Amino acid sequence: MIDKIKSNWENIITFLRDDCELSPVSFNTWIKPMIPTSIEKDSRGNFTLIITVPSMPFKTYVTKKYSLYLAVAIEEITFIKCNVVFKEKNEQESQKIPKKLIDNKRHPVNNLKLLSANLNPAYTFDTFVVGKSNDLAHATAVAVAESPGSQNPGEHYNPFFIYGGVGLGKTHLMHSIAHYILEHNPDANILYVSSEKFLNEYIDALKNSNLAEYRAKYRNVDVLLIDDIQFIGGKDAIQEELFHTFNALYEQKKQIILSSDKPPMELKNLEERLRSRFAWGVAVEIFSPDFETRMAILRSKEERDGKNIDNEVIQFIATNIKSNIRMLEGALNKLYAMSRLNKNQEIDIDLAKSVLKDMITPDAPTKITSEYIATVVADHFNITVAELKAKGRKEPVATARHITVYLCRKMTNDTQTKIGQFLGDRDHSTIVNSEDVITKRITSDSELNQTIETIKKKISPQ
Ligand SMILES: Nc1ncnc2c1ncn2[C@@H]1O[C@H](COP(=O)(O)OP(=O)(O)OP(=O)(O)O)[C@@H](O)[C@H]1O
Repeated sequence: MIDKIKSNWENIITFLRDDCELSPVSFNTWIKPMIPTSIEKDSRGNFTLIITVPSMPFKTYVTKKYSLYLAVAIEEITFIKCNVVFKEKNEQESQKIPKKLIDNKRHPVNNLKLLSANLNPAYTFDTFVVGKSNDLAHATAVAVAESPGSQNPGEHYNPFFIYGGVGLGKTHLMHSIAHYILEHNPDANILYVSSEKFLNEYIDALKNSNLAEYRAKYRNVDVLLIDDIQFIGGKDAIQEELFHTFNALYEQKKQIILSSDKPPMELKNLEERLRSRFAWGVAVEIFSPDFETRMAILRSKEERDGKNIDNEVIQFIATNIKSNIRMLEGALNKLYAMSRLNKNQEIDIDLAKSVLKDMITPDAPTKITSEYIATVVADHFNITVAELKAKGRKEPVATARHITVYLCRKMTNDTQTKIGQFLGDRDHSTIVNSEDVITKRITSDSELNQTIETIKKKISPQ
């Protein structure tokens, strides 16, 4: 029976992919790594298929998300009716390892090592709060940390690409991976840099004729982490340098971890050969945190800071600061500072309201309007709403305009005439055409599909 499932596995997962309309990224990240392993029969004659997956967080995620669909796909393709249970690879391996050894696997990392790798000691998995907005990114980060550089089928996380808005935890997650690797392999040679530093050191190296030293530094590491990679967009020489650095590391099976505000294929200022390489591994997005995650982050920070803040105050902050975790933390720090200044004044709701009033942004509109959609699309493409409304068909404005029309039609009740008036007095047929262009392309162009999904989530995060 297991042989039948194994021999039909490609067909099963293809069925699942189509049935669940999975994006290539989700398919490669979550489905490809699954290995059908064995089948068990219980006393009532029911069958359970055991599927091996790379890690514990992975198991938690796929159990919730795919076990039922997978059972359906197996029955459709093989006519075998079974439950699906996932087992992490390490669970099986760890059963063979004496407990003492497991406990000893984590080594404290010495501060010099942290300093030379440019790591923030506070940014670890232990301090990273996991919620709906970041569980995928977190689970993948753990999988990368457990098998850095692996290019085995099913564990292909190289490069690992994290993207999302400002202050949502990309840097924290990158550092967490690096900490984890060092804790399990203290000799690993790890280097974290901002893309700005990577660029500035390159310019210095050029000026001082020591490119060889620069290259030796970046090409002889086990793990290279470059933050905010979007900033090298439009800068040709450093892109060329990064291309060769990437190839050198990739060929040696060294792990590359990158972050950016957009997914690889949307980094339009980047050379195509870099963009496509960035998409070779896994790309995951971090979203704005939902209310529960915001509360948990504030509680976790408060605890680490040794404070005990009133629940009403924590709720007030979590309700009013929504889109940026750095700002959430900033709000608490501002309250601490104000309390200290006023002779340790109690932090209550009145103090919170008066101190934080400048940080509180007006709510995103509860009703989604065409104006709001245009603002989000323009922001996503780094253009202005005025450009969307203006004449002219230059890219990326033309695509952004088509997407705006498409989303206005999908997410509001506005008529084509009304959308046309709003978008620079365009006539009805132009708007119909824009909507058609996207409707046709979206089924065959997965990159466009992903862009639209990302923008939709920005418009309506929860
Ligand atoms: N899930 C989380 N749990 C706990 N703290 C978090 C979490 N996400 C972010 N933070 C904290 O929020 C702050 C901002 O996070 P970070 O610098 O990692 O964001 P970023 O996405 O890299 O931002 P930028 O785009 O500006 O580089 C940090 O202090 C980080 O520790």
